[in-house]
Amino acid sequence: MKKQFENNRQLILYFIKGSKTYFILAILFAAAASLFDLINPRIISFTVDSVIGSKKASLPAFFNGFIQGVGGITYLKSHIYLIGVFVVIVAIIGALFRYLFRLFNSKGAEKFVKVMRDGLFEHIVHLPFAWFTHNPTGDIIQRCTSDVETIKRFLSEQLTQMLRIIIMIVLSLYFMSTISIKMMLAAAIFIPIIVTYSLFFHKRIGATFEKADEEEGVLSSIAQENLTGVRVVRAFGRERYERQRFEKQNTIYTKAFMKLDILITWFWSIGDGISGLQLLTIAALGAYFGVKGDITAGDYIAFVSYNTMLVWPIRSLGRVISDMSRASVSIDRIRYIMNSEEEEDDKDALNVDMHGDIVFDHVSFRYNDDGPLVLDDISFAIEKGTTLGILGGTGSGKSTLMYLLDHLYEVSSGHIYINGVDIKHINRDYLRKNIGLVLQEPYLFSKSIEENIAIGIHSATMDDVEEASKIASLNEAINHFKNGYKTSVGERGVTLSGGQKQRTAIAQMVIRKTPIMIFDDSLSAVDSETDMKIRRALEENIHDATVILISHRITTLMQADQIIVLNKGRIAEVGNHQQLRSQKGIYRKICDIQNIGEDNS
Ligand SMILES: Nc1ncnc2c1ncn2[C@@H]1O[C@H](COP(=O)(O)OP(=O)(O)OP(=O)(O)O)[C@@H](O)[C@H]1O
Repeated sequence: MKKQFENNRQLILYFIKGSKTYFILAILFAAAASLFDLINPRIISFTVDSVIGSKKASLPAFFNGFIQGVGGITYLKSHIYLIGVFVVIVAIIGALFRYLFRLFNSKGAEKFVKVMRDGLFEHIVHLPFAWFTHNPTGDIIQRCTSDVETIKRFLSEQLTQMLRIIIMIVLSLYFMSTISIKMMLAAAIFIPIIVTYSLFFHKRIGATFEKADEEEGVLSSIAQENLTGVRVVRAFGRERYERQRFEKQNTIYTKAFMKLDILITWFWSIGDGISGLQLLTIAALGAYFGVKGDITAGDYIAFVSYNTMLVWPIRSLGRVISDMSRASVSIDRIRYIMNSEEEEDDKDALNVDMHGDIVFDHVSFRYNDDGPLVLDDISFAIEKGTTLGILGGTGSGKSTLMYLLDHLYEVSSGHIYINGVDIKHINRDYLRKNIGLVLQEPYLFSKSIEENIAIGIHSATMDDVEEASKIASLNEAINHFKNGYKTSVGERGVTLSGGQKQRTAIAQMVIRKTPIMIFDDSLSAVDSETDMKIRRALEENIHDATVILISHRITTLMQADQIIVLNKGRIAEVGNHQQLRSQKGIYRKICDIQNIGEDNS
């Protein structure tokens, strides 16, 4: 089993591997920038008190050494512009460090989300088929885009900022304490107040954001369904209904975000109030101590500057805490995907010869543990190289049977064997590569017809593509297209007719020459004549493959070596066409409906 992330910290540490150095550099430059930001108020207080005024300077040793180096205070009094130059130099160095901090911070965040996106995609493609039926596509996309973006914003704007803020608070308080301990304590008292009220909002913002994020997922799903199902929407004139559905969800989503905005507005307004109060308290206290003679005018200016500098990090600390709630919700949502278990093969999974008999041995299956039995005690065998036909009403479990053979789901009970080996012990990738499955509604990529037919087979030549499309009776249609095989298939193949799409999918399978071929109602969109032509071409060209034909059309199935009739998940009849035609059962009834008389056989 792959790594499980018990908490958000583990997930962050997992994805931060490639970007750690960037973040460390960002933090170092943030610390350096903060230090340089805090030097200027000290220079100004020194200038006011000791250069313009006559107070004896009490400066740190390196500062004193520097002043002596440029000619001492007396020299500075007559060359006061030097202090201006020094202030500018300090500001430039501070700005340079800030630039480097932002640069490494952004690089780190971009790298982090790239690794996260890659990791997510890699994980998602290995998730079991069943996972996708439980998780709407729109919601998955929203988690991989919007939630990843929230995390990126948090990392690039907040996480390193938080460390910068802490550094700034510690340094500001230290510089303040060198001026007046009492005033420093008065300024510091506001820090726990702001942190406490931020934590108070943290939970509420988190819960509201989670709700808003979920609503966004539902909205994305509706949009995604409508875009991919645009034909159905138009065909059934469902535009109005779908628009209303979208508008309703959009209203819910907007309300959820408005609630969040109101909460954030309250959070900021209260924060602004507390910060204003702090500034006022320090300005008043400073004036009081100044009048009393406890601090000088220079100290007062410096202190007020430090306090202004302190207000920003304290306010940001509040913001980081509130944003942390949003980010942790997003991380949680991504953790859900990363903790979903991938399909995993046995360590000693086999690559058996797939040119062998297929046996279903008392197979039963239900999609959900508490759901109904979709397949009930199915047993049959297909001899290698023969053709099996499957007939059955809608919902009788025909497709499910094939999904089980392709190991897309685990059987609930029983076994499926290929060449004597339970498919549980066959390497999934290998198994699926060797089973060609053409679905009734094939999926084509928005590439050219040629690329779609040869998809995944790098060695395929144009001759191979043409040969496959001939067998699939597709070549004539393609030759009528202006760009031939280079014709681009629109997204999901909407520029092709249903029959052309099905035949493209058949060509896709034929070119692979898989030992097992399944046609799941995949000739339904072609006329009976083309259906026959394709089957004949397949018979002539694919000699040793085991073929499974699922169809509602007796003419498609009647040549099969063996036919099973499925009814409500159970095998109702087995035999060849003649045998089944002569029994008074479902098969015969369908033959009669489709006007298949004895002489057709
Ligand atoms: N992902 C799923 N979750 C739960 N039930 C499902 C799922 N997919 C199919 N079913 C149910 O399983 C039963 C068999 O479905 P299946 O698609 O295998 O039938 P089918 O014989 O291929 O039908 P059709 O001829 O209409 O394609 C149906 O009752 C269907 O509702």
